[in-house]
Parts: sequence; C-alpha cells; structure tokens
Amino acid sequence: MSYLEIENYTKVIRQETILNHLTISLEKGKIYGLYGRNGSGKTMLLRAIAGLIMPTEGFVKINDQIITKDVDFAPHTGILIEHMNMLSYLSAKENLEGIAKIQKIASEEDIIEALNAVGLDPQSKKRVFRYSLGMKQKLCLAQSFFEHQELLLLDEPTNALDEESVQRIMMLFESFKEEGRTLIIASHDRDFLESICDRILPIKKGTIEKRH
Ligand SMILES: Nc1ncnc2c1ncn2[C@@H]1O[C@H](COP(=O)(O)OP(=O)(O)OP(=O)(O)O)[C@@H](O)[C@H]1O
Repeated sequence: MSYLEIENYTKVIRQETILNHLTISLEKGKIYGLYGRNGSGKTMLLRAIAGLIMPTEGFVKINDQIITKDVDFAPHTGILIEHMNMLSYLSAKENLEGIAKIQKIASEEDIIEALNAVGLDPQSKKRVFRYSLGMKQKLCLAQSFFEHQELLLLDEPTNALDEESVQRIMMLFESFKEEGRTLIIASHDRDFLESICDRILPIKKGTIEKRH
C-alpha cells in the first residue's frame, strides 16, 4: 500500500476542469517535485492533497484515510502556500508560539530550532511588518514544519530566497527526508527540483503525465 494515493482526482470549478482524472501513488520518505507551467494545477493539487478543496470526482488517500471524508484535512501535514498571513505586529518567535498553542505539539525548543534552521534569529524582537519578503518566506516555511509534520506541501518554497538561503533549505529538506518525512514541492525552479527530488512529477493541464 502506498503512503499517499491520488485516484482519478478531478476538480471542476465553474465548468473549468482544474484537475483532470489525476492518478498517482507516492511513497513515504521521498521528495517529489511538481513541475509545470503557470496555471497547470500545481497549487490546486497541493490544496487537494491537504483537503482544502473538495473533489468533484475521485479522492486523495493518506495512510488509508480518505481526505475530506474519513478525515477533514490531511493529518500531520504542513503547508506553505502563497499569501500566507502571519501576525505582522508580532515577532517570528511570537507568531510560532501563537500557532503552537493550538495543537500543543511543539515545544519552545522546536520553535527555536525551526527558526534557526531557516536562518532567522529566534531572539530577534523585530516585528514581522518590518521583515523583508525573503524573511517572511522563511517564517512561513518554519511554520510548515516546526510541529514535526510528516507531510510537507510546499508551494514555491525558494521564492524570494537568496542563493545561500536556498542551499540551506536544500540541506534542511534532505534532513527531513532522512527523518522519513515526505515532501511535495511545487516550483518553477527546475534546477532546484532536480537537485533535491527523488522524482519529478510533470503536471500539465491538471494532470500528471504518465511517462514518469
Ligand atoms: N479560486 C479559483 N477559482 C477558480 N479557478 C481557479 C482558482 N484558483 C485557481 N484557479 C484556476 O485553476 C487553474 C490551476 O491554477 P493553479 O493555481 O493550481 O496553477 P499553478 O500551476 O499553481 O500556477 P502558477 O505556476 O502560476 O502558480 C488555473 O486555470 C487557475 O485559473
């Protein structure tokens, strides 16, 4: 049995087929790259896996549980999507502390470790509204994994990051894989995907091309 199965997943919004009879099986502990043109369905597929949208047809199954049916959302899953909002009048650490209060999974050490891992200073009092684009991206990225999430759905994780930060993130993702976590990364950066992914999934017009 695969860790994550997507079976005949179709999403139609206002007569437009966004995801088109998409079927694929993914293994645990691997890094997958979603690669495709603007509007090909990468973000929508990540949303489907997370359980943020309902299928028109088909399903996503993780560990034998059907998402949006057996469980509302993908369990133990971290998400990085565009336009995520952090509380701008708080520091990075205060933001993660606020999120940590909901599930009570992450300790203070986990928060500090995650911020260090992405290259942010955990002790900085700087409020998020004073952050650069890249710093905000790092905070959103830290948010996606600091609670030991098993599955990471990452939309353009290297957006706004400088070369050194990209290298750091690559090493971080490798370490996640060694821990047995599964990563699905949507990116336009083919070189990045090729250097880090076990498998690249080319997506075109809402479906994954079979050859791979
Ligand atoms: N909220 C929405 N309502 C209706 N259609 C949408 C919505 N969001 C996206 N779409 C459509 O779904 C299709 C896939 O969009 P998606 O955002 O998944 O593409 P993408 O591959 O992530 O693109 P990009 O590389 O530009 O980020 C596009 O045709 C888009 O217009």
